[in-house]
Amino acid sequence: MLQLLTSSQTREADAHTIKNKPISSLDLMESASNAFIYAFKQDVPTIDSLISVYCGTGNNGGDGLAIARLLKENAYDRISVKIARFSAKESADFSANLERLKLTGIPITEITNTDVFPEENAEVIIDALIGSGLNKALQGDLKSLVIHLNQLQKKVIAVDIPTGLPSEGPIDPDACILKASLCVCFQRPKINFFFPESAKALERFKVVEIGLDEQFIQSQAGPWKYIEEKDIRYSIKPRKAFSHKGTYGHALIIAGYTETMGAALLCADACLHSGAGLTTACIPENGYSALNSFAPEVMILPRSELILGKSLEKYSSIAIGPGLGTDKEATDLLEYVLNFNKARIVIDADAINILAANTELLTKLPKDCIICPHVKEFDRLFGKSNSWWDRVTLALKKAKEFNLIILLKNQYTFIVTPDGDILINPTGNPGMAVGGMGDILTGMIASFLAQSYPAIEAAMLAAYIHGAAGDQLIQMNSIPPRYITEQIPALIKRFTAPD
Ligand SMILES: NC(=O)C1=CN([C@@H]2O[C@H](COP(=O)(O)OP(=O)(O)OC[C@H]3O[C@@H](n4cnc5c(N)ncnc54)[C@H](O)[C@@H]3O)[C@@H](O)[C@H]2O)[C@@H](O)CC1
Ligand SMILES: Nc1ncnc2c1ncn2[C@@H]1O[C@H](COP(=O)(O)OP(=O)(O)O)[C@@H](O)[C@H]1O
Ligand SMILES: [K+]
Repeated sequence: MLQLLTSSQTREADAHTIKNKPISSLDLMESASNAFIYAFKQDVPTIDSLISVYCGTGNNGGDGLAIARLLKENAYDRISVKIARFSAKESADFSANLERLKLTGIPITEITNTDVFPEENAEVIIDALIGSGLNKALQGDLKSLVIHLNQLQKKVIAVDIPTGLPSEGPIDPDACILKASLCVCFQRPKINFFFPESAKALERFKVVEIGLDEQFIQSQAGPWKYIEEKDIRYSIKPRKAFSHKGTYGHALIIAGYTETMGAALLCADACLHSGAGLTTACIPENGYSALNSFAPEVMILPRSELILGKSLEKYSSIAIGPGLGTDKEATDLLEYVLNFNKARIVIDADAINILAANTELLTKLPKDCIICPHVKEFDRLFGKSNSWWDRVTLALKKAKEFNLIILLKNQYTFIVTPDGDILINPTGNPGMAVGGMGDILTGMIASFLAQSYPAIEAAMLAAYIHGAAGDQLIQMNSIPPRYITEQIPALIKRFTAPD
């Protein structure tokens, strides 16, 4: 997993690399600027594009000056530089790069006040005004400049981070930020890129290596970790010779209601496709024939038997919630399952809403129980938050308090653990914003739990593979969830095979 860094940790990583590699800070800036150029050339391959580089006077601005010079070396020769000089301060590496830039003949304009802005006819704007050194909301002249640049509606490519976006912490909905169509960021994505509020600051990002000390970065403390494909490959166990269905566990899916039987079918079918040896669905009787034709491999535990207290001993994992309803019977079922407290449990959808209405049940959740709310379910359960940063911080607190794994769903799903980690899942796409998608995920988690994966791994594998299945179908505008299920067995096999 990639350890993500706060802005102060990034500064420490810069300083550590400069001291220990050793490399001068000016050379590190050159390396960062070269890495930017590499990504930029893929995005703007036309060398006669008209490009304007807006630079502050700190190190982000220093990058901008070096980038302008390196662009020229790369045959982009329609470049101009605008320096926003609203204070007397400038960093040493900014000054050094300004001297180098002056030798290139690239036109440089200084903006010292915002009464009149220089005319701008560039097709592409490179934003090197402020980077990870942002220490307060934009105001005054800089704010006016950013408002002006936003109004031009040009293609903006940000260096390291869009000007005005904090690297971490709540994103103020009213913050003034220079909106980028692409951000090329250095070594690690910024934590704030993963929150929906960042959509006002950037459309997409690319991460480029600039040569910071990886060992140092990975040794940094902090909850934010980014899941990589190699984590999935490392975690998945191949099916063994001479194994049998008993080897891979027995999952029970307690789900479905007359009007929402489909949720149960999708969930059970996804569980089956994710490798559980046996899958049983506990559904109302009026769903039997649908289940038998949709997924004949799935067995049935009559709902009436469970209500009468059927033992759950034989199940290695239980999923409860999809399409279950929130009536008294559903509440009793959840309570029964929680009192049983032996199997490994994943709680979703209506079962989360039942928890929200009966918060005393939270104390009965078994250790390492997984709940997988979307944002509304999460807020219903734990209260409203003003920002995604606050919401994930709250999830961290609740995960510790109740010894829970909280899988908070979104474009980037956060898996928040009782040990204090926040794992960010990178897979998935907006085509997956379709009802029933979460039911598939829950079935997958139940399946991995049944197969004896540790609970955090079960959550991670399910979230990653679920999103990866969606990414395989990226050519589809919207993806019916059952199409995801079809992708699962081959994807698991692919991640099992040596890379
Ligand atoms: N050796 C290094 O430290 C490296 C730094 N790099 C670049 O350096 C950037 C960080 O540079 P700096 O730490 O110099 O900071 P920035 O260049 O991001 O910001 C410059 C200065 O702007 C001022 N400022 C902050 N918020 C402001 C606001 N709201 N209004 C007006 N002024 C404000 C601060 O005094 C800050 O020091 C990174 O984002 C990256 O682009 C890269 O060159 C890689 C190497
Ligand atoms: N824009 C998106 N990008 C990536 N994944 C998405 C996106 N929208 C939805 N998903 C995924 O689809 C699933 C939706 O779950 P949920 O909202 O619970 O659906 P439902 O309740 O209809 O089953 C989650 O796993 C979520 O991460
Ligand atoms: K920037």
